[in-house]
Amino acid sequence: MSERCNIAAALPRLAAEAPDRVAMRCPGTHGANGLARYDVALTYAGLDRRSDAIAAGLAKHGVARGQRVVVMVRPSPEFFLLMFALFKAGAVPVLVDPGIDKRALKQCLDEAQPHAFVGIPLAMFARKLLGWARGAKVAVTVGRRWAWGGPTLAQVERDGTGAGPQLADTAPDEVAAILFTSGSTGVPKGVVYRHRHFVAQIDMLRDAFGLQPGGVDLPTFPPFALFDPALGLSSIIPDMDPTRPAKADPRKLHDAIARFGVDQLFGSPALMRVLAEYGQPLPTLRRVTSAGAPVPADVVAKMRGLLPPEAQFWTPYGATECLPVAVIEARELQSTREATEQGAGTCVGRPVPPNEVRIIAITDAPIADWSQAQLLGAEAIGEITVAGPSATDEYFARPQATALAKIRETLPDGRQRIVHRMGDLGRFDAQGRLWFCGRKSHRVRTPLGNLYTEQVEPVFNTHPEVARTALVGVGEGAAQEPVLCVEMAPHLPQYEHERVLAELRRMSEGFVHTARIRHFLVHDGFPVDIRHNAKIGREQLAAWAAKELRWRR
Ligand SMILES: Nc1ncnc2c1ncn2[C@@H]1O[C@H](COP(=O)(O)OP(=O)(O)OP(=O)(O)O)[C@@H](O)[C@H]1O
Repeated sequence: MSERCNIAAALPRLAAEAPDRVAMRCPGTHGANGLARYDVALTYAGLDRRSDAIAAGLAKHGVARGQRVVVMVRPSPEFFLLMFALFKAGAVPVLVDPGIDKRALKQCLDEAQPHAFVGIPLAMFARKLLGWARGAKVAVTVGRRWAWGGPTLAQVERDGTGAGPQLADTAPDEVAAILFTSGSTGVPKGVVYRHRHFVAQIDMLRDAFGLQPGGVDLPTFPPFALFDPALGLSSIIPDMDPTRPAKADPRKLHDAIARFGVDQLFGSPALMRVLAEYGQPLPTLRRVTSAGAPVPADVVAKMRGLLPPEAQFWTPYGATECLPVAVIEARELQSTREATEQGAGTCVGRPVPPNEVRIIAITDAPIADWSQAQLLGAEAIGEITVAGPSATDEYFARPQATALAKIRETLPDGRQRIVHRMGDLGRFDAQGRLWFCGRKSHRVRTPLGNLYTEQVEPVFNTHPEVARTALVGVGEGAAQEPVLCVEMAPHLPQYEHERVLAELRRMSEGFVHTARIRHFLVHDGFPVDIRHNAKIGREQLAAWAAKELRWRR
């Protein structure tokens, strides 16, 4: 019998094949040397059996198929158990990044209109205090319950024990989860994942990266850990705050990698920088994947030097709405560095099969039907669109955002599909590789044409005394003035700033597009997103730059 369209369907099979294989290992208690003992583990047999019990227990406590359940639980056995129990039950987990702005968080939680709320005591307490998701009828505490009602997850599990295997007969189109974006360009949006999206994503990741059951993964970015059980991998949950990757202790990461023979690592560019700067070899790793934002070229070069020669370092391109879109391996990425530093954009590689990636003319308006989109050829910069099995088709309760990001397309055989607009700009080169040029909302519209952040900033970022730069537009409509905000290297004395700015001005003369920048402003420290510490808050910077320019005039 073919497996159901549900990523939890792999669990009973894997539990039968390799019952004692570790599905997840967590830091647990700490030894005198400050290192985690990793004494908390969950096997595949345990994950399958206990998630069955929790699924059955949740049904007894009034959580049914199709109902939304907010999950605010840290990476732990409970998180895996709960998520797979919800998938088995056909209930719909809602995940919001706990690191986001508190007001945005409340808005997301209210907007999701959940039927149930499952959280660690801190989340339950915050819910009471801040009135999150007031309408939720069921509240389950993961850990010790205090003054709020409802059962604990342990009670739910006990109440469902003995009920036998659980697996809802979910249809491919049924909603599987709602995952909120990190909101770097506004309030986060809830992306509706259907079961077929997850199933396709697993297949695409397995094929793109050659993942084999039995591998040992160190997923430093929590939602991605969830793919591991569906792929038959063992997850080692690192001893770090997943919302602060730049603050991770490299000694602890190395300890976990060496102890468990980790062969695969997943992390944000901020975490890669931590390992790259620590500079110790990583001999067991065979595959490193870094996603979410561009990985700086110096980090790629340093990481490659620390990995065994046969290891691969992948940087996938994608978004919460559609992942993976394209991938590139570090060797090829390094060969494109020069072009990037001359203003070509960042190469993000070739589309992952079976994605169909097409570039369309830039517009901020909705496009209802593909026949209204203007398809562009190689080398032309436009908005990146994706049609494929992991491209999601709507945002939860946000018809306007959905209209701006989705296009209906009728294929020659009469079938219809939804094309996702990435909100990113890019182009294809003659070899069929995709180049990322920046976000659509961050383009600077000048009377002489557009300027694109990823074609401008890498040119100036090569200056050794510059930490990073951000291009923003000041002014309205198509009459914006481009301004380059500059964050100087941390220890550069202030009296050197004018000299560096003069050098940047001279550098700008080197290329036609950068020569159009007249304003260069020093900024103390850019606002960045909390998840990756990498995405620059250009909206905020633009407002700051406008004020600075007014003041100077
Ligand atoms: N390899 C990559 N290189 C460059 N940029 C990338 C890469 N991978 C992802 N990105 C950027 O990250 C974006 C996706 O991020 P994510 O889905 O976390 O939401 P967000 O964009 O931060 O939030 P929101 O959509 O709410 O503003 C992509 O659209 C792209 O701009």
